[in-house]
Amino acid sequence: MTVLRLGTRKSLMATTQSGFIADELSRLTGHAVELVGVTTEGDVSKAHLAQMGGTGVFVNALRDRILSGEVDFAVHSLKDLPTGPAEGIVLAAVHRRDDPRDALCGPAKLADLPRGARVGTGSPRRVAQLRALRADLDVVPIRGNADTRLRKVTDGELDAVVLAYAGLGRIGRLDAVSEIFDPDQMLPAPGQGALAIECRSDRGDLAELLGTVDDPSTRAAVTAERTVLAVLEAGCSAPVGAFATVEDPADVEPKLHLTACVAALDGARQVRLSASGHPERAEEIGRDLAARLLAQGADQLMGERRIEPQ
Ligand SMILES: NCc1[nH]cc(CCC(=O)O)c1CC(=O)O
Repeated sequence: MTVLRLGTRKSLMATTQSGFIADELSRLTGHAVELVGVTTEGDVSKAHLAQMGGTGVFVNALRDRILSGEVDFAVHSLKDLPTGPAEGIVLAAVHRRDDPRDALCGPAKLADLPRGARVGTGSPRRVAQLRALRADLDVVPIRGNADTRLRKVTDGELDAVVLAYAGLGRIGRLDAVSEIFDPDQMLPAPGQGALAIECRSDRGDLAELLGTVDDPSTRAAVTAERTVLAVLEAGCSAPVGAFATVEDPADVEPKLHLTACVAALDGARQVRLSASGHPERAEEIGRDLAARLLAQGADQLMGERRIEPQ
């Protein structure tokens, strides 16, 4: 039995999600999986990370190790994957999604925070939707991993921060959550809460083996969500939310429901639309919805990208 080498970043969130997929694969295929720690430039230098444009750095470093044959595969937060294809790399599996919602971490629910409360987030999508919920908030741009962000609340620098519920679960910090946002209030980022498993596209045998942890419903849902992002030519730094679910009743045709929004950073204007269809048409559903968003002025709203605390 071959030992599969799983390349992973060394952060707690990365090793937890890699370890989880390693266990799932061992259980289902009988293969041993060895975690191989990879240090990326983004891990070494914060300055470098800002310069090189965020999480793409981590994804690219792991992809390089896959292409060179140093490791066999990698696990990424799907939300951090660029929407375009990567030369020589295949998305071998999309694991069944964890809770996709955003969570408020602080001493109280959003409605109970004081007027003008300081709420930290680095994501324009969260900024726009937070301001739509509470126009009086002082939304503060922040960086760093989830632990660093949570510490800003304990230190009193901020009243609260918004983070992905799934990520908080992976680092064992659900204790910090004061409210989970319903997607009606705050649409998650495309792919949020789902894990992507990538390997070399010329290793069909391996891709097939990794495919044992693929969940077709999650794959269809995130395909629809990410197609919206791709058509809008937006990245993870755009004020775009998208969330799809697949209803798969035994007796009738399965159905994919997709909702997406584009919001101005001041939270005052937002376009939010929904569509449904067969999961096999996920890409088409995403493309059509993006076209409708654009027809309603999405590109103009996305143009206003600067975070200006008010
Ligand atoms: N942008 C970083 C990132 N990438 C994935 C997650 C959380 C886990 C997930 O969505 O799968 C996070 C942290 C966050 O947004 O709070």
